[in-house]
Amino acid sequence: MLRPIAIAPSILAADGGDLSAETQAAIEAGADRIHLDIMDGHFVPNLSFGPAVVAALRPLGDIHFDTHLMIAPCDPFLEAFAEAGSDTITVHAEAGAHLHRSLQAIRALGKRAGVAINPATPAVAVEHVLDLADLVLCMTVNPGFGGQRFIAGMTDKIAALCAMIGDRPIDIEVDGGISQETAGLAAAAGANVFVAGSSVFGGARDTYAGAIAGIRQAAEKGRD
Ligand SMILES: O=C(CO)[C@@H](O)[C@H](O)COP(=O)(O)O
Ligand SMILES: [Fe+2]
Repeated sequence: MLRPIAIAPSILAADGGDLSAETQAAIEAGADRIHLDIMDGHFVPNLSFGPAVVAALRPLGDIHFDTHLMIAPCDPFLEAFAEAGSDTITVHAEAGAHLHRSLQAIRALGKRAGVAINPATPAVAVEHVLDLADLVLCMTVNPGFGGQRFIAGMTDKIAALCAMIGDRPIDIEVDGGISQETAGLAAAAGANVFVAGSSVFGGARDTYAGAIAGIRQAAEKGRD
């Protein structure tokens, strides 16, 4: 099954003092989705921002907001991120004992439900929740920080997820160290949504369009 390619710049790597302009610039540069990394200093050893920031960015356009929750517990905050304007809400399989219930809750809020797995978590961890998932996120770095190196061994897991998901209409997203150099490897293994933080926002604003186009091109080429 050939899923549509989407590039999702992560604003974690953007200028935090100017997030509206940065998000606007990414939209104008051809982003398909905006990736919003939510960190709690507990599930991951870093802090980022909360639903108020997501809500503040929402009026910028109707672009898909892809919210990646790196928080535990996650259930008490699902409604706030839904109300803030997330389109997809992704929770980690490792973040709590009741992943099935969390995905049900996201769907009940009328949002697309995503499930993420850390590098050490096997693909089989999501097997019994696929009927409740619209997106599976395979972390290609350990979550918590931008600017890390893509873990090459994750391509086997992406391929395993792809085989497990089969023809279901579920996005296969990769997140961490995605660039023009690595997007092709992930695409060849079956990924179709590419989160990119530092490889988009690491340069000046007038380079964002070229960076997004380059990642898209690398992903398309990786599928050949
Ligand atoms: O979820 C995370 C990190 O935990 C990511 O979304 C990063 O923000 C991606 O940044 P780069 O690796 O692309 O710089
Ligand atoms: Fe992320």
